[in-house]
Amino acid sequence: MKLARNILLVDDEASWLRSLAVTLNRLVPEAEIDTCVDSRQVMNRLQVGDYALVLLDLTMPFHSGEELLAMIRSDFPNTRVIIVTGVNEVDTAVRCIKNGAYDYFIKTDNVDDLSHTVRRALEVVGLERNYLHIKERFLSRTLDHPEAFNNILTCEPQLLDQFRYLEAVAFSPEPLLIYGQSGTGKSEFAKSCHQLYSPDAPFISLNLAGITCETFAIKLFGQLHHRANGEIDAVAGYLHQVGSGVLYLNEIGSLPQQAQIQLLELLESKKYSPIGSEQAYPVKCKFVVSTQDDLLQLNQQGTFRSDLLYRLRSHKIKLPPLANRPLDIAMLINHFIALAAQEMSLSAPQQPRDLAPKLAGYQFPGNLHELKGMVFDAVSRSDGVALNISPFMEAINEHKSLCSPQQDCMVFPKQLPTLAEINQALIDEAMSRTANNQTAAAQLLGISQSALSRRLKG
Ligand SMILES: Nc1ncnc2c1ncn2[C@@H]1O[C@H](COP(=O)(O)OP(=O)(O)OP(=O)(O)O)[C@@H](O)[C@H]1O
Repeated sequence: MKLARNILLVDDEASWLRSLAVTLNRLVPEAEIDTCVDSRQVMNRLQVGDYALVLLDLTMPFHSGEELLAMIRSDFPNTRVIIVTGVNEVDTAVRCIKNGAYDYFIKTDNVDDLSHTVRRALEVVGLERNYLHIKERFLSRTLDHPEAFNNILTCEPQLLDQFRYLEAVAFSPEPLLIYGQSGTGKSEFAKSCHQLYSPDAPFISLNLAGITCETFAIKLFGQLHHRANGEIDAVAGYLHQVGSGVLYLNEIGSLPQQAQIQLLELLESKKYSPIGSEQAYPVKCKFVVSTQDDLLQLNQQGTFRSDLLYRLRSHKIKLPPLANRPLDIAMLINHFIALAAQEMSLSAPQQPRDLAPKLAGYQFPGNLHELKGMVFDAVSRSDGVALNISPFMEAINEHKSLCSPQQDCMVFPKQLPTLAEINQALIDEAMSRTANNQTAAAQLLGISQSALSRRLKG
């Protein structure tokens, strides 16, 4: 179930039907419009096509509009009906609304008003359908499409919950917002959303870090160049290329303010025009956006618009840092070993049993990017039997050595000192910190003053 956009126009006057279809195609380009001149066929058509909305005439041979309204409301409660008729009678209008019509229009009414109502009704049906779908999916403990998550290895319950959530909201026409530090798997989740939403349509990704407003507009909308000889060069934008697929906008927090307005307008109107053109095209894709930043904080600092923030965060997923996924480390190391061995055409070395526990306290500031890099390095240095763990230890020590002294981390040089050397270094440090006061230095070292004195003499 995706964006609700299918409309059935019902009227026994074929010429009116044609002109209404043309008008609505122009004013509500995102809608997909079918027509039906025979009132006897309406219920069959609804049975086979998933219509969000029916625009219904009242006076027709065989079944009147009022009869059909009652049947549609009873058999297809998720389909809305708008009456569009020549009958200008208040009583009839009131009766139709009471019997469940979404709205009532006279054929001579302004078509702009009708098109606004049609768009609003489509939104209402879309929201209702989404809500039902999300509720159903989220209450289920199993996944309908586990294959969509094949590239995301995890046994962490918090991430498995996110799978179920993504499956529930992937079909919603609202955007999906993914929060997470760099390397926590945001783009993998965006690809899973694509697998669920429209695996046969394109997946296009755009990184917004450092993008200008002009580049954003050209990339998304495309551009028409009018040449001096009158010819036109058209450059298709991502919205055209992606069609009904998924457009993944990474680093949304970096989007310049003016471009934020353009994106908001796009999400609201679901229409766009290429630069240099007046022609409006419907937006059919699903937007997935991601960020490492706290958008609420950016909003409080005045760099991210509230209206866009609220529009973007109707469905959101927060991915935990790798350091908070201890159950996954060993499995991910094995996965990356296999990948690295395949890429380098080497035989896959064995992961030492004590490697994952050794990494347990490590913070992985680069998350999976970092773990993957370490494993690739380790595989390239291995003999094909046991994994060489020195890249892990080096990375851990390197990171520790970057810690500032006030973070109180103990840093060992690459070549470990002997115990005697460490003893001497500790005594020297304690004496220096206490200005050679042996009693205070002994206290720092946790030994008696006489013991310290003996060591100093020895
Ligand atoms: N659960 C996972 N299982 C296996 N591989 C994963 C998993 N999560 C991420 N990866 C891999 O780790 C790397 C980093 O993941 P990804 O690019 O999705 O992170 P990201 O959060 O989008 O990063 P960035 O913010 O830098 O764009 C990729 O090579 C990805 O394929």
